[in-house]
Amino acid sequence: MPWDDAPDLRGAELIHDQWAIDQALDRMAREITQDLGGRNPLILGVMIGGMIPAGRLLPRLDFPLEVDYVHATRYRNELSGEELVWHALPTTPIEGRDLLVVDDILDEGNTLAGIIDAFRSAGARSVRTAVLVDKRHDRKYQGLCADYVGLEVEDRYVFGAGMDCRGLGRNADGIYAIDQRIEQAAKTQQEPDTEER
Ligand SMILES: O=P(O)(O)OC[C@H]1O[C@H](OP(=O)(O)OP(=O)(O)O)[C@H](O)[C@@H]1O
Ligand code: HPA
Repeated sequence: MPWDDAPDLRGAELIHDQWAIDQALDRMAREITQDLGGRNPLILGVMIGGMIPAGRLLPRLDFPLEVDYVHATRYRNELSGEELVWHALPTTPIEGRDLLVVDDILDEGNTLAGIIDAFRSAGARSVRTAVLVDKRHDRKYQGLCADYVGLEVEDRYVFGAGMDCRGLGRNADGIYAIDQRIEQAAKTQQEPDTEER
């Protein structure tokens, strides 16, 4: 597959195809419409990974809403997260607004927790969260859950549908897990043993 040209993506395994992603987005849109239709919510994509899920979700929301974005990051082209760094806050006033924060993945939850906290402190009336992917493990920050979840993935590093692996793979039209040897090597900072591929 084309991802084989990128060493970190070589040998990746398809976890959810585009059909499954579309079904998940349709369901999320129905749930969001039930809760937020008629409330003129402000939808905030979390850059960069939230760009594709937000872009695919928005045309499925058939009611008045506004759109802005927030840019916060904590992985910075690595496979494990550090402290949250803010690059941009929404320019739309958020005081008294019903917010929906849309991101690609809920992993350990520090990113969403930081964003929810900041928007609540800034006076939002409500802050809901939608993620295309929820990673299954028991390391969630304070047990954080998203209000709307598209798909689950096991505890492996994934890319595609907005998610990157060291900057690549966001444009993949499915959700892929990277080769476990590559993930393991990144964790132990070694060269992966992938000679036979
Ligand atoms: O639940 P967490 O463990 O906090 O991880 C989830 C966050 O990590 C990724 O962002 P990243 O920092 O890689 O920036 P990006 O959006 O530019 O990919 C992803 O897009 C989420 O925002
Ligand atoms: O598994 C992941 N893939 C891409 N981005 C991420 N950010 C946190 N976890 C992940």
